[in-house]
Amino acid sequence: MSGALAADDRGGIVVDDLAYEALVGATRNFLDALAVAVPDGPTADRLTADLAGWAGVLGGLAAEERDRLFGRRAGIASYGQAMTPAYRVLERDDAGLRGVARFGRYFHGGKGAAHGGAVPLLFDELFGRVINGEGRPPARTAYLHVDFRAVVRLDRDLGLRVWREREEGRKQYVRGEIRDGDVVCAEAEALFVALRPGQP
Ligand SMILES: CCCCCCCC/C=C\CCCCCCCC(=O)SCCNC(=O)CCNC(=O)[C@H](O)C(C)(C)COP(=O)(O)OP(=O)(O)OC[C@H]1O[C@@H](n2cnc3c(N)ncnc32)[C@H](O)[C@@H]1OP(=O)(O)O
Repeated sequence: MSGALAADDRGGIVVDDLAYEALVGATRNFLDALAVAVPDGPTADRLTADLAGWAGVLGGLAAEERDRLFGRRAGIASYGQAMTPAYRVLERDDAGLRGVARFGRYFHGGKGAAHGGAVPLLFDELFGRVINGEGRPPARTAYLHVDFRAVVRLDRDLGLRVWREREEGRKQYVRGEIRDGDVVCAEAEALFVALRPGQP
């Protein structure tokens, strides 16, 4: 197991990384299924009630931002979040990262291709991971430019590459690309600005 068990403030046991990765994976599978399903009325009612029940359970387990797991587990797929298309970091250092991504059916735009908003979402996530590296002050996206070169197909393993381009004081420029085999599907460039102390 990649994560140590730890007692939380309530005296309970915090879920380990492997179990949390499985939970987020199950959430992604659910969203993919929801996106293509045409439920009948009773099924929709049953699901709505089940989801409301789980929202209540999880609501009772809410934590402060710094203590949350969603998007904060570096060792697991997509840092343990389901908000962006799924990805996995294969190599990472201060200069950038390489990885693989998969756009599930939840991220469908039309005619089998990914939604145009999901592509910048993934870039912003990956850029944020690279820019907000260890020992660096937090930085926010000032602009994000995306060129859509070819449609991003769903349910395929895509190659990811993100790299720091240059730095000018608080300004950090970063670039990235998403490839389907040899085809560049999207290229992006962004400016991140390091926050001053006390800046929200
Ligand atoms: C996320 C931070 C926390 C990290 C926590 C770490 C743990 C988790 C780790 C990893 C998580 C990964 C999750 C993904 C996260 C991805 C990041 C986001 O999506 S952030 C949300 C979207 N972005 C905003 O909401 C920004 C809103 N805008 C602002 O807050 C300000 O405008 C800000 C900070 C960007 C700049 O404002 P100023 O007041 O600090 O600085 P000024 O003086 O305006 O600009 C500084 C320099 O930058 C240039 N600049 C600013 N904006 C520009 C622009 N749009 N285009 C060109 N230049 C720009 C200016 O011209 C200036 O340049 P000259 O120093 O004069 O050379």
